[in-house]
Amino acid sequence: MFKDQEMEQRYLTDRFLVDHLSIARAFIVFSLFYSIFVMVDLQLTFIEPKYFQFSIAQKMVVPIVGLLCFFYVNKNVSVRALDQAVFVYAVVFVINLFLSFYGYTHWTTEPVTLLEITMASVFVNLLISIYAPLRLHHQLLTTLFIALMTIVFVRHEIHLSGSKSSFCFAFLMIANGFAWSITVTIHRNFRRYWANKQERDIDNHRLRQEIQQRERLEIDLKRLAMTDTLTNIDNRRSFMEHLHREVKRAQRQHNPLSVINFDIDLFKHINDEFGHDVGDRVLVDVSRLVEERLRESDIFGRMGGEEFAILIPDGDLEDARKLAEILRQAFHHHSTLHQDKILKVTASFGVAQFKINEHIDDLLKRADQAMYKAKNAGRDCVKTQQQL
Ligand SMILES: Nc1nc2c(ncn2[C@@H]2O[C@H](COP(=O)(O)OP(=O)(O)OP(=O)(O)O)[C@@H](O)[C@H]2O)c(=O)[nH]1
Repeated sequence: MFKDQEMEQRYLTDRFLVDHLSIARAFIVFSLFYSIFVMVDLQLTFIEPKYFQFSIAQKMVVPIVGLLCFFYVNKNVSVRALDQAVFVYAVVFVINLFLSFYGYTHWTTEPVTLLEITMASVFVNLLISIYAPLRLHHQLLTTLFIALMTIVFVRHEIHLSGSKSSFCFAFLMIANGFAWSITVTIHRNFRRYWANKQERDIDNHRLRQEIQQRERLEIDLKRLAMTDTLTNIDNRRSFMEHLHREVKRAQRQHNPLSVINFDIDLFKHINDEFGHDVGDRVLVDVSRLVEERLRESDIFGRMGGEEFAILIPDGDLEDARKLAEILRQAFHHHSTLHQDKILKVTASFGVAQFKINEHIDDLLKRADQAMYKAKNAGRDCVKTQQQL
Protein backbone atom coordinates (compact mmCIF):
# COMPACT_ATOMS: atom_id res chain seq x y z
CA MET A 1 0.00 0.00 0.00
CA PHE A 2 1.29 3.49 -0.87
CA LYS A 3 1.88 5.84 2.06
CA ASP A 4 0.38 8.67 0.07
CA GLN A 5 -3.42 8.17 0.14
CA GLU A 6 -3.94 10.09 -3.09
CA MET A 7 -1.38 7.89 -4.84
CA GLU A 8 -3.11 4.75 -3.49
CA GLN A 9 -6.46 5.99 -4.77
CA ARG A 10 -4.97 6.79 -8.19
CA TYR A 11 -3.39 3.33 -8.31
CA LEU A 12 -6.67 1.61 -7.51
CA THR A 13 -8.60 3.71 -10.01
CA ASP A 14 -5.98 3.13 -12.69
CA ARG A 15 -5.91 -0.59 -12.06
CA PHE A 16 -9.67 -0.77 -12.16
CA LEU A 17 -9.91 1.22 -15.35
CA VAL A 18 -7.13 -0.71 -17.04
CA ASP A 19 -8.57 -4.00 -15.88
CA HIS A 20 -12.26 -3.29 -16.41
CA LEU A 21 -12.30 -5.28 -19.63
CA SER A 22 -10.42 -8.20 -18.15
CA ILE A 23 -12.77 -8.18 -15.15
CA ALA A 24 -15.80 -8.17 -17.45
CA ARG A 25 -14.21 -10.97 -19.47
CA ALA A 26 -13.50 -12.87 -16.24
CA PHE A 27 -17.24 -12.81 -15.45
CA ILE A 28 -17.97 -14.44 -18.80
CA VAL A 29 -15.20 -17.03 -18.42
CA PHE A 30 -16.32 -17.95 -14.91
CA SER A 31 -19.94 -18.11 -15.97
CA LEU A 32 -19.08 -20.51 -18.80
CA PHE A 33 -16.82 -22.49 -16.51
CA TYR A 34 -19.57 -22.77 -13.95
CA SER A 35 -22.09 -23.81 -16.62
CA ILE A 36 -19.79 -26.69 -17.53
CA PHE A 37 -19.64 -27.53 -13.84
CA VAL A 38 -23.46 -27.70 -13.85
CA MET A 39 -23.42 -29.97 -16.93
CA VAL A 40 -20.98 -32.27 -15.20
CA ASP A 41 -23.27 -32.28 -12.18
CA LEU A 42 -26.08 -33.66 -14.35
CA GLN A 43 -23.99 -36.76 -14.89
CA LEU A 44 -23.32 -37.31 -11.19
CA THR A 45 -25.32 -40.37 -10.35
CA PHE A 46 -24.33 -40.41 -6.72
CA ILE A 47 -26.43 -37.31 -5.86
CA GLU A 48 -29.74 -38.31 -4.39
CA PRO A 49 -32.51 -37.78 -7.00
CA LYS A 50 -34.69 -35.63 -4.74
CA TYR A 51 -31.90 -33.04 -4.33
CA PHE A 52 -30.85 -33.13 -7.92
CA GLN A 53 -32.94 -30.23 -9.20
CA PHE A 54 -32.10 -28.05 -6.23
CA SER A 55 -28.40 -28.70 -6.72
CA ILE A 56 -28.56 -27.75 -10.42
CA ALA A 57 -30.70 -24.65 -9.78
CA GLN A 58 -28.41 -23.47 -6.99
CA LYS A 59 -25.33 -23.83 -9.21
CA MET A 60 -27.04 -22.10 -12.15
CA VAL A 61 -27.23 -18.94 -10.01
CA VAL A 62 -23.48 -18.32 -10.47
CA PRO A 63 -23.41 -18.15 -14.29
CA ILE A 64 -26.61 -16.11 -14.32
CA VAL A 65 -25.21 -13.58 -11.82
CA GLY A 66 -21.91 -13.59 -13.78
CA LEU A 67 -23.71 -12.71 -17.01
CA LEU A 68 -25.81 -10.02 -15.31
CA CYS A 69 -22.62 -8.52 -13.81
CA PHE A 70 -20.97 -8.62 -17.24
CA PHE A 71 -23.85 -6.65 -18.82
CA TYR A 72 -23.98 -4.25 -15.89
CA VAL A 73 -20.23 -3.55 -16.17
CA ASN A 74 -20.35 -3.21 -19.94
CA LYS A 75 -23.27 -0.83 -19.74
CA ASN A 76 -21.79 1.37 -17.07
CA VAL A 77 -17.99 1.14 -16.87
CA SER A 78 -17.38 3.22 -13.80
CA VAL A 79 -15.12 2.28 -10.91
CA ARG A 80 -18.19 2.10 -8.69
CA ALA A 81 -20.01 -0.26 -11.08
CA LEU A 82 -16.98 -2.55 -11.20
CA ASP A 83 -16.66 -2.48 -7.44
CA GLN A 84 -20.30 -3.44 -6.97
CA ALA A 85 -20.25 -6.15 -9.64
CA VAL A 86 -17.07 -7.77 -8.27
CA PHE A 87 -18.51 -7.69 -4.77
CA VAL A 88 -21.88 -9.21 -5.74
CA TYR A 89 -20.21 -11.88 -7.86
CA ALA A 90 -17.69 -12.78 -5.13
CA VAL A 91 -20.41 -13.10 -2.48
CA VAL A 92 -22.63 -15.27 -4.72
CA PHE A 93 -19.63 -17.36 -5.70
CA VAL A 94 -18.49 -18.00 -2.13
CA ILE A 95 -21.99 -18.76 -0.83
CA ASN A 96 -22.57 -21.07 -3.75
CA LEU A 97 -19.32 -22.88 -3.21
CA PHE A 98 -20.12 -23.54 0.40
CA LEU A 99 -23.66 -24.62 -0.50
CA SER A 100 -22.18 -27.05 -3.02
CA PHE A 101 -19.92 -28.54 -0.38
CA TYR A 102 -22.86 -28.73 1.98
CA GLY A 103 -24.81 -30.53 -0.72
CA TYR A 104 -22.01 -32.97 -1.39
CA THR A 105 -21.67 -33.73 2.31
CA HIS A 106 -25.37 -34.34 2.82
CA TRP A 107 -26.77 -35.58 -0.44
CA THR A 108 -24.03 -37.76 -1.78
CA THR A 109 -22.68 -41.05 -0.74
CA GLU A 110 -19.12 -39.69 -0.94
CA PRO A 111 -18.78 -36.77 1.49
CA VAL A 112 -16.31 -34.01 0.79
CA THR A 113 -12.85 -34.22 2.40
CA LEU A 114 -11.08 -31.56 4.45
CA LEU A 115 -8.36 -31.24 1.80
CA GLU A 116 -10.94 -30.41 -0.88
CA ILE A 117 -12.51 -27.74 1.34
CA THR A 118 -9.12 -26.21 2.14
CA MET A 119 -8.13 -26.14 -1.52
CA ALA A 120 -11.41 -24.53 -2.47
CA SER A 121 -11.12 -21.81 0.17
CA VAL A 122 -7.50 -21.08 -0.80
CA PHE A 123 -8.50 -20.96 -4.46
CA VAL A 124 -11.37 -18.55 -3.79
CA ASN A 125 -9.12 -16.44 -1.60
CA LEU A 126 -6.46 -16.19 -4.33
CA LEU A 127 -9.04 -15.48 -7.00
CA ILE A 128 -10.68 -12.63 -5.12
CA SER A 129 -7.38 -11.10 -4.03
CA ILE A 130 -5.92 -11.13 -7.52
CA TYR A 131 -8.96 -10.08 -9.50
CA ALA A 132 -10.48 -7.58 -7.11
CA PRO A 133 -8.02 -4.71 -6.60
CA LEU A 134 -8.79 -4.28 -2.90
CA ARG A 135 -6.76 -2.33 -0.38
CA LEU A 136 -4.42 -4.56 1.63
CA HIS A 137 -6.47 -4.45 4.85
CA HIS A 138 -9.63 -5.30 2.87
CA GLN A 139 -7.76 -8.24 1.41
CA LEU A 140 -6.75 -9.37 4.88
CA LEU A 141 -10.36 -9.10 6.08
CA THR A 142 -11.58 -11.10 3.06
CA THR A 143 -9.00 -13.81 3.77
CA LEU A 144 -10.02 -14.00 7.43
CA PHE A 145 -13.70 -14.12 6.45
CA ILE A 146 -13.15 -16.99 4.02
CA ALA A 147 -10.98 -18.90 6.53
CA LEU A 148 -13.56 -18.41 9.29
CA MET A 149 -16.41 -19.52 7.04
CA THR A 150 -14.42 -22.62 6.12
CA ILE A 151 -13.72 -23.37 9.78
CA VAL A 152 -17.42 -22.95 10.73
CA PHE A 153 -18.39 -25.20 7.86
CA VAL A 154 -15.84 -27.88 8.71
CA ARG A 155 -16.78 -27.76 12.38
CA HIS A 156 -20.42 -28.17 11.55
CA GLU A 157 -20.16 -30.77 8.83
CA ILE A 158 -17.11 -32.87 9.48
CA HIS A 159 -16.89 -34.30 12.93
CA LEU A 160 -13.30 -34.43 13.98
CA SER A 161 -11.74 -35.28 17.31
CA GLY A 162 -10.35 -32.37 19.45
CA SER A 163 -6.66 -32.68 18.54
CA LYS A 164 -7.41 -33.42 14.90
CA SER A 165 -9.72 -30.43 14.58
CA SER A 166 -7.19 -27.94 16.02
CA PHE A 167 -4.60 -29.34 13.60
CA CYS A 168 -7.11 -28.93 10.75
CA PHE A 169 -7.95 -25.35 11.70
CA ALA A 170 -4.28 -24.46 12.01
CA PHE A 171 -3.76 -26.03 8.58
CA LEU A 172 -6.65 -24.00 7.15
CA MET A 173 -5.35 -20.75 8.62
CA ILE A 174 -1.80 -21.44 7.39
CA ALA A 175 -3.03 -22.32 3.90
CA ASN A 176 -5.13 -19.16 3.69
CA GLY A 177 -2.31 -17.10 5.19
CA PHE A 178 -0.04 -18.49 2.53
CA ALA A 179 -2.56 -17.54 -0.16
CA TRP A 180 -2.79 -14.08 1.34
CA SER A 181 1.01 -13.63 1.35
CA ILE A 182 1.11 -14.64 -2.34
CA THR A 183 -1.46 -12.01 -3.22
CA VAL A 184 0.38 -9.42 -1.13
CA THR A 185 3.53 -10.13 -3.16
CA ILE A 186 1.59 -9.97 -6.40
CA HIS A 187 0.05 -6.65 -5.43
CA ARG A 188 3.39 -5.28 -4.20
CA ASN A 189 4.82 -6.03 -7.62
CA PHE A 190 1.78 -4.47 -9.31
CA ARG A 191 2.27 -1.34 -7.20
CA ARG A 192 6.02 -1.18 -7.88
CA TYR A 193 5.42 -1.60 -11.61
CA TRP A 194 2.71 1.05 -11.55
CA ALA A 195 4.88 3.52 -9.58
CA ASN A 196 7.78 2.98 -12.03
CA LYS A 197 5.42 3.50 -14.93
CA GLN A 198 4.16 6.73 -13.38
CA GLU A 199 7.75 7.95 -13.00
CA ARG A 200 8.53 6.96 -16.56
CA ASP A 201 5.41 8.76 -17.78
CA ILE A 202 6.41 11.91 -15.90
CA ASP A 203 9.98 11.68 -17.30
CA ASN A 204 8.66 11.14 -20.82
CA HIS A 205 6.28 14.04 -20.44
CA ARG A 206 9.15 16.28 -19.27
CA LEU A 207 11.34 15.07 -22.12
CA ARG A 208 8.59 15.74 -24.66
CA GLN A 209 8.11 19.23 -23.24
CA GLU A 210 11.86 19.89 -23.42
CA ILE A 211 12.01 18.67 -27.03
CA GLN A 212 9.04 20.87 -27.96
CA GLN A 213 10.68 23.85 -26.26
CA ARG A 214 13.92 23.22 -28.15
CA GLU A 215 12.04 22.88 -31.41
CA ARG A 216 10.24 26.15 -30.76
CA LEU A 217 13.57 27.78 -29.88
CA GLU A 218 15.13 26.45 -33.06
CA ILE A 219 12.25 27.81 -35.15
CA ASP A 220 12.56 31.18 -33.38
CA LEU A 221 16.33 31.26 -33.92
CA LYS A 222 15.92 30.34 -37.56
CA ARG A 223 13.28 33.02 -37.98
CA LEU A 224 15.51 35.55 -36.23
CA ALA A 225 18.46 34.62 -38.45
CA MET A 226 16.29 35.15 -41.55
CA THR A 227 14.39 38.27 -40.49
CA ASP A 228 15.39 41.90 -40.42
CA THR A 229 14.86 42.92 -36.80
CA LEU A 230 13.75 46.48 -37.57
CA THR A 231 11.22 45.95 -40.35
CA ASN A 232 10.34 42.30 -39.72
CA ILE A 233 10.72 41.44 -43.41
CA ASP A 234 13.30 39.02 -44.90
CA ASN A 235 16.92 40.04 -44.42
CA ARG A 236 19.56 39.90 -47.17
CA ARG A 237 20.47 36.28 -46.36
CA SER A 238 16.90 35.06 -46.54
CA PHE A 239 16.23 37.05 -49.72
CA MET A 240 19.30 35.53 -51.40
CA GLU A 241 18.20 32.01 -50.40
CA HIS A 242 14.78 32.62 -51.97
CA LEU A 243 16.42 34.11 -55.06
CA HIS A 244 18.68 31.07 -55.55
CA ARG A 245 15.72 28.72 -55.23
CA GLU A 246 13.46 30.73 -57.56
CA VAL A 247 16.19 31.15 -60.19
CA LYS A 248 16.65 27.37 -60.31
CA ARG A 249 12.90 26.90 -60.66
CA ALA A 250 12.65 29.55 -63.38
CA GLN A 251 15.45 27.84 -65.32
CA ARG A 252 13.86 24.42 -64.92
CA GLN A 253 10.39 25.55 -65.98
CA HIS A 254 11.49 28.28 -68.43
CA ASN A 255 9.41 30.84 -66.56
CA PRO A 256 10.23 34.55 -66.36
CA LEU A 257 11.58 36.02 -63.11
CA SER A 258 12.26 39.68 -62.29
CA VAL A 259 13.83 41.71 -59.53
CA ILE A 260 13.07 45.25 -58.34
CA ASN A 261 15.74 47.14 -56.38
CA PHE A 262 14.76 50.35 -54.66
CA ASP A 263 16.49 52.83 -52.44
CA ILE A 264 14.86 55.62 -50.42
CA ASP A 265 15.83 59.02 -51.74
CA LEU A 266 17.94 61.36 -49.65
CA PHE A 267 17.42 59.28 -46.58
CA LYS A 268 20.45 60.86 -44.96
CA HIS A 269 18.51 64.15 -44.79
CA ILE A 270 15.67 62.48 -42.87
CA ASN A 271 18.15 61.10 -40.38
CA ASP A 272 19.96 64.39 -40.06
CA GLU A 273 16.84 66.51 -39.79
CA PHE A 274 14.56 64.31 -37.65
CA GLY A 275 16.97 61.93 -35.98
CA HIS A 276 17.78 58.25 -36.34
CA ASP A 277 14.60 57.10 -34.55
CA VAL A 278 12.38 58.84 -37.08
CA GLY A 279 14.54 57.39 -39.86
CA ASP A 280 13.87 53.94 -38.42
CA ARG A 281 10.14 54.62 -38.30
CA VAL A 282 10.20 55.65 -41.94
CA LEU A 283 11.92 52.37 -42.87
CA VAL A 284 9.20 50.41 -41.03
CA ASP A 285 6.46 52.55 -42.68
CA VAL A 286 7.93 51.98 -46.11
CA SER A 287 8.11 48.23 -45.54
CA ARG A 288 4.42 48.06 -44.56
CA LEU A 289 3.48 50.21 -47.55
CA VAL A 290 5.23 47.81 -49.92
CA GLU A 291 4.06 44.63 -48.19
CA GLU A 292 0.42 45.70 -48.55
CA ARG A 293 0.85 45.91 -52.34
CA LEU A 294 2.63 42.62 -52.96
CA ARG A 295 1.27 39.22 -53.90
CA GLU A 296 1.71 36.22 -51.63
CA SER A 297 4.28 34.76 -54.02
CA ASP A 298 6.44 37.93 -54.14
CA ILE A 299 9.50 38.03 -51.88
CA PHE A 300 10.45 41.24 -50.20
CA GLY A 301 13.74 41.81 -48.38
CA ARG A 302 15.85 44.53 -46.86
CA MET A 303 19.26 44.34 -48.48
CA GLY A 304 20.88 46.77 -46.03
CA GLY A 305 20.45 50.39 -44.90
CA GLU A 306 17.65 52.01 -46.89
CA GLU A 307 17.97 49.62 -49.80
CA PHE A 308 15.29 47.00 -50.50
CA ALA A 309 14.64 44.32 -53.12
CA ILE A 310 11.56 42.53 -54.42
CA LEU A 311 11.64 39.21 -56.22
CA ILE A 312 8.74 38.49 -58.58
CA PRO A 313 8.58 34.82 -59.52
CA ASP A 314 6.78 34.21 -62.85
CA GLY A 315 6.89 37.98 -63.59
CA ASP A 316 8.52 39.47 -66.67
CA LEU A 317 10.13 42.88 -67.01
CA GLU A 318 6.86 44.62 -67.82
CA ASP A 319 5.06 43.08 -64.79
CA ALA A 320 7.91 44.20 -62.54
CA ARG A 321 8.00 47.69 -64.04
CA LYS A 322 4.25 48.10 -63.46
CA LEU A 323 4.59 46.98 -59.84
CA ALA A 324 7.56 49.33 -59.31
CA GLU A 325 5.49 52.20 -60.72
CA ILE A 326 2.57 51.38 -58.37
CA LEU A 327 4.99 51.40 -55.43
CA ARG A 328 6.66 54.62 -56.56
CA GLN A 329 3.29 56.36 -56.70
CA ALA A 330 2.26 54.93 -53.34
CA PHE A 331 5.47 56.41 -51.81
CA HIS A 332 4.87 59.65 -53.58
CA HIS A 333 1.39 60.06 -52.17
CA HIS A 334 2.23 58.79 -48.72
CA SER A 335 3.26 61.07 -45.89
CA THR A 336 4.11 60.59 -42.23
CA LEU A 337 3.24 63.17 -39.61
CA HIS A 338 6.05 63.94 -37.21
CA GLN A 339 5.69 66.66 -34.57
CA ASP A 340 3.32 68.71 -36.74
CA LYS A 341 5.66 68.35 -39.68
CA ILE A 342 4.70 66.41 -42.77
CA LEU A 343 7.39 63.96 -43.72
CA LYS A 344 7.44 62.74 -47.32
CA VAL A 345 9.69 60.09 -48.78
CA THR A 346 10.26 59.00 -52.32
CA ALA A 347 12.28 56.14 -53.72
CA SER A 348 14.19 55.27 -56.89
CA PHE A 349 13.47 51.92 -58.53
CA GLY A 350 15.59 49.70 -60.79
CA VAL A 351 14.03 46.69 -62.56
CA ALA A 352 15.74 43.72 -64.27
CA GLN A 353 14.55 40.39 -65.71
CA PHE A 354 16.51 37.17 -65.28
CA LYS A 355 18.25 35.90 -68.44
CA ILE A 356 18.56 32.11 -68.80
CA ASN A 357 21.92 30.84 -67.51
CA GLU A 358 23.09 34.21 -66.23
CA HIS A 359 24.67 34.41 -62.77
CA ILE A 360 22.52 35.74 -59.92
CA ASP A 361 25.09 38.46 -59.18
CA ASP A 362 24.72 39.73 -62.77
CA LEU A 363 20.95 39.93 -62.38
CA LEU A 364 21.29 41.92 -59.14
CA LYS A 365 23.97 44.11 -60.69
CA ARG A 366 21.69 45.01 -63.59
CA ALA A 367 18.84 45.84 -61.20
CA ASP A 368 21.29 47.97 -59.17
CA GLN A 369 22.53 49.76 -62.25
CA ALA A 370 18.93 50.52 -63.28
CA MET A 371 18.28 51.88 -59.78
CA TYR A 372 21.35 54.19 -59.95
CA LYS A 373 20.16 55.27 -63.35
CA ALA A 374 16.89 56.32 -61.69
CA LYS A 375 18.87 58.21 -59.02
CA ASN A 376 20.84 60.00 -61.69
CA ALA A 377 17.64 60.78 -63.58
CA GLY A 378 16.50 62.94 -60.67
CA ARG A 379 15.18 60.22 -58.26
CA ASP A 380 11.47 59.26 -57.63
CA CYS A 381 11.29 57.27 -60.85
CA VAL A 382 11.51 53.74 -62.27
CA LYS A 383 14.23 52.59 -64.69
CA THR A 384 14.50 49.17 -66.34
CA GLN A 385 17.51 47.24 -67.62
CA GLN A 386 16.52 48.18 -71.16
CA GLN A 387 16.94 51.84 -70.39
CA LEU A 388 20.58 51.38 -69.32
N1 LIG B 1 17.59 55.49 -39.35
C1 LIG B 1 18.34 54.63 -40.01
N2 LIG B 1 19.21 55.07 -40.94
C2 LIG B 1 19.94 54.21 -41.63
C3 LIG B 1 19.83 52.84 -41.43
N3 LIG B 1 20.69 52.18 -42.29
C4 LIG B 1 21.33 53.15 -42.99
N4 LIG B 1 20.89 54.38 -42.61
C5 LIG B 1 21.28 55.70 -43.10
O1 LIG B 1 20.82 55.85 -44.42
C6 LIG B 1 21.61 56.88 -45.01
C7 LIG B 1 21.92 56.51 -46.43
O2 LIG B 1 22.49 57.65 -47.02
P1 LIG B 1 23.12 57.67 -48.45
O3 LIG B 1 23.69 56.30 -48.77
O4 LIG B 1 24.03 58.81 -48.50
O5 LIG B 1 21.93 57.87 -49.42
P2 LIG B 1 20.73 58.90 -49.41
O6 LIG B 1 20.86 59.95 -48.38
O7 LIG B 1 19.47 58.07 -49.28
O8 LIG B 1 20.80 59.51 -50.82
P3 LIG B 1 20.46 58.81 -52.16
O9 LIG B 1 20.54 57.33 -51.99
O10 LIG B 1 21.48 59.30 -53.10
O11 LIG B 1 19.09 59.24 -52.52
C8 LIG B 1 22.85 56.98 -44.12
O12 LIG B 1 22.80 58.25 -43.44
C9 LIG B 1 22.76 55.87 -43.16
O13 LIG B 1 23.27 56.20 -41.87
C10 LIG B 1 18.92 52.38 -40.44
O14 LIG B 1 18.73 51.17 -40.18
N5 LIG B 1 18.20 53.30 -39.78
